[in-house]
Amino acid sequence: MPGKQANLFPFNDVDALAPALRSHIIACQNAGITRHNVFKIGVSGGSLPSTLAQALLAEPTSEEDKVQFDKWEIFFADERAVPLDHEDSNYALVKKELLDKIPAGWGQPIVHPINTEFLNDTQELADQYEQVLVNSFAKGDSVKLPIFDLLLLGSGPDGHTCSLFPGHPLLRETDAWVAPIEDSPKPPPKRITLTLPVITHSVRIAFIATGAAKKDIMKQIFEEGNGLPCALVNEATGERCSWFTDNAAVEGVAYPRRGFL
Ligand SMILES: O=C1O[C@H](COP(=O)(O)O)[C@@H](O)[C@H](O)[C@H]1O
Repeated sequence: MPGKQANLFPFNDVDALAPALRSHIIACQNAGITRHNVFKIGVSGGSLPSTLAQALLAEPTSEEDKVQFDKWEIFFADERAVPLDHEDSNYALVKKELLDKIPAGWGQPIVHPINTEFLNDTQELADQYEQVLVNSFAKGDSVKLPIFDLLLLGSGPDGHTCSLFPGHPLLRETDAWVAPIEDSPKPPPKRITLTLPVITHSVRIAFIATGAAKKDIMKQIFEEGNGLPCALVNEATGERCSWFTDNAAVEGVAYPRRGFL
């Protein structure tokens, strides 16, 4: 069983949250580089990329505060089965909000978008993306699960994360690293997603959830759990999991707050 509980770090607003998120990401980056000379990170779409960009594109305040993008290998925690320039594409969103804005001289990350040759077969799309992970994390060895240095996850208003939705059979997937979904309750219906064992195997997990619209679901996640995907991640990862929120998203949520040092 994991130690303690997930860390909940609420901030007054996103402007106050962003520097703390940057600091946490850089700590995970440095640990990953120390471990294997690369920082393997999974990112999400939705509201996350804009907050992530605000955190990462700020001018470094010191040498230690630098984002070493040339050591980054970026994967997608989930992706919609749409073209990479489609308005629903998580890759397109991350490219627009972050990748296209990385200043020259800051280095460029390796980025792994889905292979859009397989858009018409979500199982094939998932298998192909899983092979990308195998090629990166296994390198010819046989590993049971990939170990991300950090996964940056969102929390939908229904408690979903990645494309794992409440009550969906995919929550019980224990073998595949990447799975297809064709009945997402949130459009578009066809997607691929990391599975729970991969998510909970990550060295660190950071959720970003902001805005009063998340208040109700945050209460359910942190007070009842209810088998919600976000709560399942909390329960399986304990203190390896941190939530970066604003006060609006956790107003009235009875859960220990932590000060971010
Ligand atoms: O559909 C998705 O939703 C989640 C949550 O999005 P948010 O806007 O509520 O933060 C997102 O993390 C995921 O990547 C996306 O495919």
